Amino acid sequence: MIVTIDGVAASGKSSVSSGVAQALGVPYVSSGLLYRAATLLGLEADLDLRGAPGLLKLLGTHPVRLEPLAGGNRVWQGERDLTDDLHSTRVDRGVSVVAALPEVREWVDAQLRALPEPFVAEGRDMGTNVFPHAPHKFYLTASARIRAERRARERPEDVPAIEADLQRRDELDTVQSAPAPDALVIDTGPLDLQGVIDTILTRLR
Ligand SMILES: Nc1ncnc2c1ncn2[C@@H]1O[C@H](COP(=O)(O)OP(=O)(O)O)[C@@H](O)[C@H]1O
Ligand SMILES: Nc1ccn([C@H]2C[C@H](O)[C@@H](COP(=O)(O)OP(=O)(O)O)O2)c(=O)n1
Repeated sequence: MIVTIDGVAASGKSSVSSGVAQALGVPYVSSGLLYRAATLLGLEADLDLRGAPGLLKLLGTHPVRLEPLAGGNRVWQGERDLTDDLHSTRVDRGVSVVAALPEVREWVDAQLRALPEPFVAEGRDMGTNVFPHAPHKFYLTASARIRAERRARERPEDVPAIEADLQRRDELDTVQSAPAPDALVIDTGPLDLQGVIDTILTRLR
């Protein structure tokens, strides 16, 4: 069984997915981390992030592996744990360009489709493109200001700067971010984290 939780940047996808997955006793899968890993490695190698061939060559010679756990996902490149370097402002700013490359999307999708069920998958296109046959689909939204206020607790920048970056990324990510027609759309603005998790668990039960 696969549950998909998609949504816009900083809408609560990974926190909510982790809570839902723990309640169900299954792992969750954070697809965005693979796009972030491709971006980090491209930046470290000083590659042009718009160039798929260079990035794919790098990912082919230094394979990246997603480790889905209920409490939090980790991303490995060989023995190196990349996870703690994936949420910098530098990666935030580059990742939409990398996620727009069809070749990189294929690289991510192949890894996700190879994972053993059951799991909760979160990202942008889990319910539309990667797992269209999933029986339970959710889509999280909230205003850019609310999302920026939440994220300001985890980033050095102030709320207006984060809000501007989120709006820019919303625009760049629009193509792959449409909700699945059969997804339940949840406005997380008026809800706390547990409220969102409970809404989903109630639907699942
Ligand atoms: N409904 C909510 N109410 C309050 N804070 C939330 C809510 N959902 C998420 N958060 C907080 O917002 C931040 C971004 O959430 P996160 O799960 O990282 O989002 P995403 O995976 O969509 O980027 C985190 O600090 C998280 O704890
Ligand atoms: N399934 C996915 C997941 C993420 N992406 C892209 C879009 C986002 O800008 C980046 C990072 O996504 P991630 O979910 O890790 O982070 P945010 O919630 O957007 O802050 O990757 C995507 O295109 N498709």
